[in-house]
Amino acid sequence: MTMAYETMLPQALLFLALFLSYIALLHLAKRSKSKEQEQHKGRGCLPPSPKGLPLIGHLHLVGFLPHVSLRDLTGRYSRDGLMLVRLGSVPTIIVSSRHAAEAVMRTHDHLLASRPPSTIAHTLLYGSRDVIFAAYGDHWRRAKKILTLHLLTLKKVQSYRIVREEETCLAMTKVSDAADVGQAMDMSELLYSFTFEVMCRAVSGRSVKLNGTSRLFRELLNVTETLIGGFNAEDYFPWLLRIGAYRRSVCARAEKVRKRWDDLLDRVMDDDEEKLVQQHEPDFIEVLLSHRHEYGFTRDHLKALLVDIFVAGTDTSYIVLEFAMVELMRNPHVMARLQDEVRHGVRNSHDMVTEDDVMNMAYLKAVIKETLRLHPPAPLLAPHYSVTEIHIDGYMVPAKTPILINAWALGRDTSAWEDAEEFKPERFMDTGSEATVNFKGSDFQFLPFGAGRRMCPGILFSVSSIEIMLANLVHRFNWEVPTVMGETCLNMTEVFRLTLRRKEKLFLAPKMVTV
Ligand code: HEM
Repeated sequence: MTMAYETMLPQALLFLALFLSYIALLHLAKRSKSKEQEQHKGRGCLPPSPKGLPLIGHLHLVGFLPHVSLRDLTGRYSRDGLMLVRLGSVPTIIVSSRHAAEAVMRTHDHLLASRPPSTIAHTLLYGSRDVIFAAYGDHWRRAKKILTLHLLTLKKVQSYRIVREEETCLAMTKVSDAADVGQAMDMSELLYSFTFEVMCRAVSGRSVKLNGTSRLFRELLNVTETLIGGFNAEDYFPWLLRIGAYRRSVCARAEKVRKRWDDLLDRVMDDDEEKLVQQHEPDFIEVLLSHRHEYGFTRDHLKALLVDIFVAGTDTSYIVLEFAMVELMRNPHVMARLQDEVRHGVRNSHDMVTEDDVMNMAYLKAVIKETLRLHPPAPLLAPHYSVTEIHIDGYMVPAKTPILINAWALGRDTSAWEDAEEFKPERFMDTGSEATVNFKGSDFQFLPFGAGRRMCPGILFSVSSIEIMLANLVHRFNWEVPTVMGETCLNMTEVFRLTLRRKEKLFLAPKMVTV
């Protein structure tokens, strides 16, 4: 008995302390809310908001899959898809309806097209001298122009056709080898290597497989994603940066990674500078070097652009390819229809599918669209930021407020899509319910690449790689999910960092078929 009291007493004290803290927090929350309302009196009301806690605001409601929790919260607290949450001490607008997305990315785009400041990105990207994290303004305009006018044009993307076809062919050799020995293969590795190699060859004109930099590039991409996409307390509590020691430690972490990028990109750029005099189709680095003075860019600016291209362009395309294969395995009737289209659409059936063949494959394109609808690699896009106060449907969005557009929620909105949770590529076919809907930024229920000024410039580049690879994967192979203890299982658990991906690697077993 005595023992029981002895162990219960500290617990009771702890409970009392927690209870008292809770009462104090509620009181503080009430005060901070009325203070916020007071500040905005006469300027229109803020969008609706769930009950938050002092200090952390709504952080505790967000969790590890923010696109899911924010969709659910918006459904509960807002009627028009606009909600305000406080992430730590930072008020943030959440957009989850087609109408609100259009207001943000079309009607008020010019005032909401900036990015929230980030100390990590600022240090890592040479003072945010890239495109993705650059504030809306002159530098961003010039940097985006160089990408859209010189690097990612239709002509330039077409010039990399040979790279895509060669890399697809190499990947198919690996698949054939696995089929020959009847082994399941690590599809995540196969698909990541493919998108990464295509990117490396487009950027530097050569494969990095052989010269040993491949591992370093991949490691740096991983470290960069963890650094930018991880939990950085100063993004939610910016006042922490006023503490000198804290600020220094944040900058030191980012500087360490930047120095590693610096060494690597210097080496790659030096090699490329020597090539400038030779006659051949110039790679990204050569194009950037040759236009550098016209755009007023330093060598550091070019390095920031290159980091962007690797970070934005590699993972995203790989994620789409992996989810496309997963959905095809989960929906055998879709796989069968796709295989039928591809196998009948190839001019020389014994060879690889070429980019000419792919052009006429409507169902393949529909499968890719459907994958992007259900699994946008950047479910919250990249955060937008208001440069001035604006009003949407009577709600005020104060100046300097981050805005998250929930593209994942838009793609699954039951008021915009029939059977929203189902994988049905048919919806995008000529006779389908969404035949005219596209991801080019004018259909605000479908925004995997964003819309407006900040829209992704890499659509053509990524889609052409995804199409050729996916078509070849289903052309001469049937696929099976390996069994674990007699059961087939495709784990759909996801992890959110900078992008949203499957937690577990995808293993599939190929079987060669004669077509
Ligand atoms: C399936 C592949 C891809 C997806 C789903 C994707 C998605 C996105 C998204 C959602 C944004 C942010 C849009 C916004 O803020 O509203 C973005 C921005 C960007 N993407 Fe992509 N992307 C892909 C491939 C690529 C590729 C291949 C490249 C380059 C080669 C690229 C370069 C960029 C750049 C530079 C930006 C920043 C644009 C700006 O801030 O103005 N992306 N992308």
